[in-house]
Amino acid sequence: MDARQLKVEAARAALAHVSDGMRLGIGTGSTAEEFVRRLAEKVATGLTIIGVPTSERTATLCSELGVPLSTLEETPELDLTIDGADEIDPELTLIKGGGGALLREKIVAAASARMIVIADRSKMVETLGRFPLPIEVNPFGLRATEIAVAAAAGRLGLSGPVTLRMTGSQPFVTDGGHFILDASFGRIPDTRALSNALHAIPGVVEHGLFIGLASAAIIAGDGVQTVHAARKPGSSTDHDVA
Ligand SMILES: O=C[C@H](O)[C@H](O)[C@H](O)COP(=O)(O)O
Repeated sequence: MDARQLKVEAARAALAHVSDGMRLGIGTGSTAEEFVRRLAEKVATGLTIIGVPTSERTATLCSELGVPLSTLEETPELDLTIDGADEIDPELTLIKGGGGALLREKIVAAASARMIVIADRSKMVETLGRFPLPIEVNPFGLRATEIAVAAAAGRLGLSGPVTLRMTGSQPFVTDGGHFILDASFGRIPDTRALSNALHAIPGVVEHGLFIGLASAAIIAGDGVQTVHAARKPGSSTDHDVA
């Protein structure tokens, strides 16, 4: 089975968790798009849900396919979010933001009672960090923020290139009007410490570490497997104050 077929398998399995009347957060990326396509088929045959998209790209696809949409202003509490990820560790801590949608994705996931991640098995890792960590930053003071990010990482023993994401010759701009720094720190043994350190930098709007947000992951490989978070008792999310 090729990578796209695995994404389709995971997306299809996620549909089993969607029921009539649900308020649904809808993720961004190639795997989430496969979910939107399957969801649209169900909606066409009578499933009633209301979706809150995590990006303009997802909103456009939902509109094209007839998936009814709302906003977090109208529907601030959601039952379930289905989204992809760039990396997933055994505690279901994630790296997200490869498509630049991490800020809205995190806001939507945090407004949801549950988040289910859908992915092919290539996304599962023992320790996060092979995929560069996307960090969404305010364009104001970009160079100062880059230096602060590198310094904060250095205090945690992390180092590596921090590069501004580009689209052609221009910086990539997120739906929120921000830039993305991609931080190639390698293995991140303490995601909580890095999360706190990045949140303490004023120019950092949000980062792509999702800690304590995903309750399950549907992983397609040799068959489809549902992985539940192996969370330590009393552990917190990246929205808790350190
Ligand atoms: O910003 C994008 C999102 O976090 C995506 O969910 C993530 O990059 C995974 O995308 P894909 O399913 O295309 O690998």
